[in-house]
Amino acid sequence: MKRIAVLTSGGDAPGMNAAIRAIVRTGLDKGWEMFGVHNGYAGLISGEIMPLGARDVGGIIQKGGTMLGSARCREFETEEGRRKALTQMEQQGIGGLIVIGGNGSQTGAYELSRMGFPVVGVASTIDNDLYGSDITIGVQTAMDVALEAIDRLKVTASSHHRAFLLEVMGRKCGYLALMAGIAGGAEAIMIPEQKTDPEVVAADLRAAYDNGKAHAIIVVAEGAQNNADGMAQYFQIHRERLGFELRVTKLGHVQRGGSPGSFDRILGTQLGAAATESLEKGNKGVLMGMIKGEITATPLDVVVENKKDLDLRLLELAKVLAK
Ligand SMILES: Nc1ncnc2c1ncn2[C@@H]1O[C@H](COP(=O)(O)OP(=O)(O)O)[C@@H](O)[C@H]1O
Ligand SMILES: O=P(O)(O)OC[C@H]1O[C@](O)(COP(=O)(O)O)[C@@H](O)[C@@H]1O
Ligand SMILES: [Mg+2]
Repeated sequence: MKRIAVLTSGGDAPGMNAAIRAIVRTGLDKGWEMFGVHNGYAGLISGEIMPLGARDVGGIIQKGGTMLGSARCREFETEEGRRKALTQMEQQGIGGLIVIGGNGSQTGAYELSRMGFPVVGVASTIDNDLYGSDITIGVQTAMDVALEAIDRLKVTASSHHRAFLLEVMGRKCGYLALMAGIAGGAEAIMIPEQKTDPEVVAADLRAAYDNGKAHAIIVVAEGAQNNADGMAQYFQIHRERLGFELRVTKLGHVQRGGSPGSFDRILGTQLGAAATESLEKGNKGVLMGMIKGEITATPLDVVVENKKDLDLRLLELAKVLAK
């Protein structure tokens, strides 16, 4: 009988639990023994590997976060760390590993598979910066949280004729900021993929008021060249000349903690089920993601060697729509 383990790694993402549940239950259905590793690669190194039955993954599909716990683990980035992890799995008779996580986690999965261990990845990060999946588990829910914040800010902004800036997460990727900005009808969007002069943003806000708008909202990605802190400082220094104040909200981890929406529950379920299917067929060293609406396996070497592009035409569209 096969013994298969699953772990969640990196930043938690809403929908990870749906993936864990699907992996455990489809694995049990294949007659395998299923195990959960606590706290990502850190738990793999220290041997926190527990058996999981069908009831252990009950009542989690609607919950954000990850029932297994997650971690960022520097030790796993070393060959020595990965060897310790392999020894732990060997001692418990684990014959395959499913890694639910983002770009860092899948790089770790690739390194482990290069050492000869059967690994399959499941694409999960709110940043949507992982090659091999058009959309990753957690993005949709995190975007809805950001969108709700924009909608609420718009209400108060309109009442006070104030300019507001909302910073959203995403590391070096502007996907969340761009999409939430479009869905929320932002007057300006600032992302790492395109340099934006704060003077141009100030002109956009002024134009919004001149065009009769009662509010002006900027959505900025945390990784943008001028993020919330940079913009707040700029507007403070040039307050007299620019002629208006900027109120700043950093959404931070609030974005990650949402209860998964239907899309993330279904994506998590589909990718989780596809991961056990892939292991069963002997198709290992791959990432399960969604490409053009299809569940697709992409080799991990291709995943780690490529960068996912953002469609910058959407940024141009957002500018037109903000008029
Ligand atoms: N180059 C690497 N080699 C091996 N493991 C890595 C590598 N990069 C990241 N990891 C592992 O993956 C973990 C999660 O990566 P991180 O980038 O923090 O999150 P995410 O997977 O969500 O992008 C890291 O803490 C580390 O243990
Ligand atoms: O939770 P931490 O360790 O403060 O990290 C914050 C980072 O994690 C994220 O929420 C998710 O990133 P990862 O998917 O790469 O883990 C980023 O958007 C953010 O920059
Ligand atoms: Mg990442």
